[in-house]
Amino acid sequence: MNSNLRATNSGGPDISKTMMPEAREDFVQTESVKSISRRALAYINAGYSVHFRGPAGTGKTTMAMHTAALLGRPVVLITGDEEMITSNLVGAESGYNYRKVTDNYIHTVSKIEESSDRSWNDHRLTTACREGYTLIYDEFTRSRAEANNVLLSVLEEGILVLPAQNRGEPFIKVHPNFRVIFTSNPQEYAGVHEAQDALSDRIVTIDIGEADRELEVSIASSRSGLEVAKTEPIVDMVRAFRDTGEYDQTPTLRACIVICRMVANEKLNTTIDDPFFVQICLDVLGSKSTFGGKEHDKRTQQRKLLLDNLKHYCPSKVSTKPSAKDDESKSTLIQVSSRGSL
Ligand SMILES: Nc1ncnc2c1ncn2[C@@H]1O[C@H](COP(=O)(O)OP(=O)(O)OP(=O)(O)O)[C@@H](O)[C@H]1O
Repeated sequence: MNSNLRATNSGGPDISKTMMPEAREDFVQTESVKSISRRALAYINAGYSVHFRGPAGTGKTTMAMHTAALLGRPVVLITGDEEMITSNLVGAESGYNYRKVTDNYIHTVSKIEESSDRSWNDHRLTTACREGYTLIYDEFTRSRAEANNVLLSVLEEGILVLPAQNRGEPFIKVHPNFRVIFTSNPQEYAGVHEAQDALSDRIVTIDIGEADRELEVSIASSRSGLEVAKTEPIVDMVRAFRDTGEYDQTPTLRACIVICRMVANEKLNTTIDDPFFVQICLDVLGSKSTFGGKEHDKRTQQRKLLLDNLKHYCPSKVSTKPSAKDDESKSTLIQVSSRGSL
């Protein structure tokens, strides 16, 4: 997911962890998007963290980045992962601080003191809590629930408890500007864990459903550079295929963007007359099914379905009925004949 992010040069903590999001020029804002964005900002300004939840490809991460850009504070990005543990979020000891003092005050006596201790390294959650950054925790339910327990006291009591290794600080007070923007796919997705109730109870969840036609056409056109008039039949064709359920993975917004971008780049005609255009639609939409070789009939059925949709939404421009020119030549023919014989 590309977004306008650049490393901050705050000069403070490890700048490789933080980014300053900029509002994207190609971010599409229909009334439905503006409503989500306004509610999210209102919750955040009231002190809550928000959670965008919805199927794949519905714009959750993009909305999270856009909301963070509106907040205008540096962003720390974390992606949920099965292997995530608390220390990945909070920090851990890394390396040694080594100290050696040689004392030759009395020139005949040389006193050497050596000490070393482990140094502590803040990880992204701790950096964001200390500095009041916006933490975007993408696909947070792909982390196991126990890895996210550390967030409970952060969101409720405003305290980040640090592990014992950090002998210097048992905990830190969370900066008042710190907020988390979570995103997640619904539970039925593979590799997604159920968020613990205690965490869900501390955040406000906004469900983001499939984009409506207006939004899907606007996004596909904006992200591909294809004019709306050529984008619409492609989006209609994808939406009709989506409604059939003849696939294993739902063709999302991204499928529309890919087909539209290929049409724009290759200057294709959005008609079933263009075999290259037809093949791109079959590549992008046909790949949403994992019919094995032995399911030849299912694959044939799906291909027929796709071609029917293409015929309907991206019809042939080669007219089969006589064109006006044909009629004119025929009427000329008839005129001649009325004067002469057929
Ligand atoms: N409002 C918008 N304006 C412009 N592009 C958008 C908008 N919303 C979504 N997109 C585009 O649609 C595609 C999918 O969006 P995004 O990656 O945010 O979805 P998602 O719900 O986070 O998907 P996943 O769950 O698979 O991570 C991306 O290419 C993104 O750039």
